[in-house]
Amino acid sequence: MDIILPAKGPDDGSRYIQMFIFEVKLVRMLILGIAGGTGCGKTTVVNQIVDQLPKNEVGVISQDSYYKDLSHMERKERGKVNFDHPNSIDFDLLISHMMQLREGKTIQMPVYSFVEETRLEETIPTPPRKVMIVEGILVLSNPKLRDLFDIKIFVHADSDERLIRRLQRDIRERGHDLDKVLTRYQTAVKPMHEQFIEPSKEFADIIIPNNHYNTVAVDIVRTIINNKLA
Ligand SMILES: Nc1ncnc2c1ncn2[C@@H]1O[C@H](COP(=O)(O)OP(=O)(O)O)[C@@H](O)[C@H]1O
Ligand SMILES: O=c1ccn([C@@H]2O[C@H](COP(=O)(O)O)[C@@H](O)[C@H]2O)c(=O)[nH]1
Repeated sequence: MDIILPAKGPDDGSRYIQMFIFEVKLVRMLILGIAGGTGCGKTTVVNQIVDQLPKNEVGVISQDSYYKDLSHMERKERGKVNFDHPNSIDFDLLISHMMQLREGKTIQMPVYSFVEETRLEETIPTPPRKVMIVEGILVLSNPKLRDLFDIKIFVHADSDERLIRRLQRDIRERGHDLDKVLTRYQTAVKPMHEQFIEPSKEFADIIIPNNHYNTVAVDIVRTIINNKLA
């Protein structure tokens, strides 16, 4: 259908703008957003949920994959970036990818290296699934992204517990040393958590306490997903 609207231009009152409205078919999809501070256990919870579900029915998108490409910066400069501020994330790309998945399209998910602290050249072809899980520290803080979620979950663990887990993980898996983790925690992780992540908890439908492994909560979320898949 064409809609013709009269345009109010300074030079020509008789101009017309033509707008074409296309129908976009969305696939039926359940989208879960899972947020929570660093080290609260988001990745672990997602893995536990997905582990016992059919592989080709559930897809996972990590906000970490959408850190902005910093390959134009020197290695030393990249280390100074505040990776806990929303501006460090390419939310436009993440939102556009979620829309494409809802339209039934396969996306090219970026790959981020924590060791190199930048995006890599390769991408991962990621097809739409009946259930898509989007996890990351800031996924409930962005209103446009949040609006795409059918179920919003916040994983909670106390800050001392999260810091201990982060220390162990970053030294073991992300190539950081003790000093780097602690400095970053004080200068960026903690202040950004207080400014952006903790306040996003109010948007959650479900809060999972995760100071200890919470198998009951994981079972509940899996049941919700299984109902959708049935
Ligand atoms: N409930 C828990 N109890 C103890 N350790 C946990 C728990 N959940 C996760 N961990 C560990 O804490 C570290 C961070 O967990 P991870 O799932 O990567 O957190 P996030 O994705 O929220 O940053 C990992 O080494 C993981 O094995
Ligand atoms: O190059 C980077 C990019 C990010 N980080 C830190 O990662 C966490 C978010 O990941 P979680 O898996 O949720 O912990 C964030 O706090 C950043 O500070 C990094 O260390 N290096």
